[in-house]
Amino acid sequence: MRIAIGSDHGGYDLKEEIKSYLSEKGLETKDFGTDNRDSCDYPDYAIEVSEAVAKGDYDKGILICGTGIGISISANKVPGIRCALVGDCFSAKATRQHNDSNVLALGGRVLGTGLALEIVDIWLSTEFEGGRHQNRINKITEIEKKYSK
Ligand SMILES: O=C(CO)[C@H](O)[C@H](O)COP(=O)(O)O
Repeated sequence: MRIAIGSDHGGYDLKEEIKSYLSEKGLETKDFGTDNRDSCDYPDYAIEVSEAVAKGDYDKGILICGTGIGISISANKVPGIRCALVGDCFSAKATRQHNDSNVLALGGRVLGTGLALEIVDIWLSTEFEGGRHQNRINKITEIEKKYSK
């Protein structure tokens, strides 16, 4: 699985933890930055990761800012991206099964590392269920098309 990852300064530490964790599990990530704790702007990283996923260069993306909110709002502006801000294990599973989310957003200042890694594990390993949920995804795509003219 090809995974793109990015964060602002508020998510930098958690991004590094997630990269090491996934690497230990044999999963490589492409890091789109940021590369240090200096203040920066989360939309810059959201667009890099989201465009790479939307183009199909990566299967999934993981984005982290302080709360996960700004970076998820930004990611969801990119057509084809369904970014889910997740803070619990139930939602990590449900957003893959029901929403087919292709980008996961996390709050680096909100979550402890243990919970964040569990969320990442669940999110990466859960399949989309399709069926009635596909109809709803299609409707999301229709909304996107309506506003992209
Ligand atoms: O969570 C965030 C956006 O939703 C950002 O990480 C946060 O706003 C950055 O704040 P600051 O510039 O004060 O470090």
